[in-house]
Amino acid sequence: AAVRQGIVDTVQKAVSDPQVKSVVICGQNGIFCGGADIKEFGKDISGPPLVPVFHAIESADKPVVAAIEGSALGGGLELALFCHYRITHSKARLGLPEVTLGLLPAAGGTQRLPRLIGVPAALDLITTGRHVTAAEALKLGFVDQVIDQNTVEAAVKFALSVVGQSLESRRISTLPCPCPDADALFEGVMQKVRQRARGAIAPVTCVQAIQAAVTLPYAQGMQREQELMATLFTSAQARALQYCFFSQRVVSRWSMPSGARWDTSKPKPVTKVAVIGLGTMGRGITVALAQAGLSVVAVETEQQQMIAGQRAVSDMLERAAQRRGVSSAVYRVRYSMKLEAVADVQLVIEAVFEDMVLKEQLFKQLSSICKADTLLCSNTSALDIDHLASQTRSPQLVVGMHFFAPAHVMKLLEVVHGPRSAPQAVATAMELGKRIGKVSVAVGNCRGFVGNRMLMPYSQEALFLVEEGASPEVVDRALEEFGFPMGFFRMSDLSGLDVGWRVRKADGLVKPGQMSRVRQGRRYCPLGDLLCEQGRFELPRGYRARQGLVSRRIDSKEVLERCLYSLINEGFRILEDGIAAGPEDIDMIYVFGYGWPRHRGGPMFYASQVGLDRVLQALEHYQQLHPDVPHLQPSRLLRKLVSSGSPPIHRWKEVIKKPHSAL
Ligand SMILES: CC(C)(COP(=O)(O)OP(=O)(O)OC[C@H]1O[C@@H](n2cnc3c(N)ncnc32)[C@H](O)[C@@H]1OP(=O)(O)O)[C@@H](O)C(=O)NCCC(=O)NCCSC(=O)C[C@@H](O)CCCCCCCCCCCCC(=O)O
Repeated sequence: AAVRQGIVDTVQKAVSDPQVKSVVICGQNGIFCGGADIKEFGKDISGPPLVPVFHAIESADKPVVAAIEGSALGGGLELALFCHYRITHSKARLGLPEVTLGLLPAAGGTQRLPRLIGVPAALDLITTGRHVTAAEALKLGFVDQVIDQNTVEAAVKFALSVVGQSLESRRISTLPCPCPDADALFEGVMQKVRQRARGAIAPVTCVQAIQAAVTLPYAQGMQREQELMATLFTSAQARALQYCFFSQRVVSRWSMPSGARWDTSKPKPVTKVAVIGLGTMGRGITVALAQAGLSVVAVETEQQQMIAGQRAVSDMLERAAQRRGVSSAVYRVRYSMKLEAVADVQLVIEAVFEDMVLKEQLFKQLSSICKADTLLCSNTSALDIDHLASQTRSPQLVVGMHFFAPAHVMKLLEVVHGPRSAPQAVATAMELGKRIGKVSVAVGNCRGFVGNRMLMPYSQEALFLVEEGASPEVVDRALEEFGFPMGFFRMSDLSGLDVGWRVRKADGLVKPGQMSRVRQGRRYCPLGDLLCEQGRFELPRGYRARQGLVSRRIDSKEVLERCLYSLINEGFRILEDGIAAGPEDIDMIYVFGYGWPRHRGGPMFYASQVGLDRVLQALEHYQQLHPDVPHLQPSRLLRKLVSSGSPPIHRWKEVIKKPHSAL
């Protein structure tokens, strides 16, 4: 509000003062403007509206120049689009990211950008919200000059040089918005956007707003933009997406149950990293590290795997370099078939097969080969980090770095600390994650950590639903309509049914050829095992007949409630156990690692929106129907939150208060 008031007052003064011949608008401390303060959006917005004063800028009879350094995003770029000229530093980033916050650019962005750069380019920028470099902005035509020198000085010089020149062609509101074949263009774009949006409403609304720029005169288009913004502004999706924006920043401020924190733990500098194992995960991790400028020693002891791995890594690095127009990072990777090659690195990431005996042995070897202060990290997806640490001479230097496939693409990294992990080890792994572009979340050590632990009840419910009569397609469709890119069964097919099978075997749950539906004292569905044993796909019908199970019709409401609420229930247990520091950590893990639709804010945020009492009631209902399924038993924390009046998510920590941490 204060900034808006400042802009209004200063612009009015500058425009009306006859001594002022031209005007430059700049930001402070090298940053033009990041747009609206979205913290204001949840409250009553005070202060003056901007659009009228923006129009006063455009209609001024003296040149107004935007000097863009750092960022011009959202309302910041919209302000610049009302200026007559835009002078931009080469390092600046520009964009209209409102769509990522569940909104649309409502200070004229949807009406002005298409007039300036054409409808197709504006559709791309506004519906994706992507940031562009100054060079791309120049190419697209929405900045006038890109410079490397002092931007404000250059803008002042320029503003003085154009005093007295006609400004008619510089007023974007007066430009036409031509769009040949508009119907076909918008139909095609709408289809594409709907597909990509997976139920998100903002991208579709952005398209409608841009369509108004083509079909309506400017003033009416601006009116339509406001109306469409009003439909988004208070939507649940906007709240969810803005929660995600802040949560992404909250998780970087990690803490451990011991009290160690991000701001008191200094990471160790890391320049040289070893990756052990060149399977799918090891290859992706190697690529991610090399692309971030680190030297990598990639070790693979099996010759065929080494040849295939080396080729795959080089191909990925070459392709990425071509795509980005930079030189390839292939030279940063050195390959070896000997473990001794890791002797001089500062950090090792083990990415061998998910087998505890193999990993134990490897950690023992690494502990004797590496320098005394080398950090040893395991890319395990579920195994006990503390047990691995106990194989080494410095257990405090062992942490988990759980990557998600494909590791060079997926944004999530779970950094797993055991009870003995040193704060510096966690800080170093978190910092490395940040450096390679990951959203890193620090979590405690337990079976499956946060993400996979919550996935267990979810996947069991999906199978139980098939036992009871749902087809895999019905389950997947409900989950995909909710917004997951893939339902449980499609995801299992893609990641390989044998992955979970191997884990269940190691847990002693698999009994080849046996059909018993109770294992280790609880309900169990052996369908997945049978599929793997027989290599068959049309299994459920025959299986139900043999088990004497009577099919019933299952609707998508039940699919969602059973799969999602059991996953959420496990999330509450994780919070209770102190394995995750807060609901934001769980939510970011699900959004960035498991395809949870961002516009639903993550599972814990979703629970808060559905209503904790409703989630509790549903769990109680299903638990009564399925008393042999322990994960449907509502967690203590969920009950406690409901009996505390279901506080908003940012106040859950007050109810959790003393996490009785297992760590
Ligand atoms: C700006 C960045 C690029 C900076 O990145 P950097 O890495 O340097 O720093 P951080 O990301 O760590 O951020 C530092 C710090 O700042 C906080 N922060 C950043 N951006 C914002 C923001 N926009 N609002 C609030 N706070 C912000 C961040 O959280 C960090 O603090 P923390 O304590 O968490 O560490 C980068 O931050 C970035 O990309 N930011 C987001 C930029 C963005 O998305 N901008 C768009 C904002 S939305 C907008 O601009 C809307 C406009 O179109 C204006 C529309 C006009 C509104 C009119 C309202 C009409 C209402 C009609 C409805 C009527 C309803 C009815 O009828 O009822």
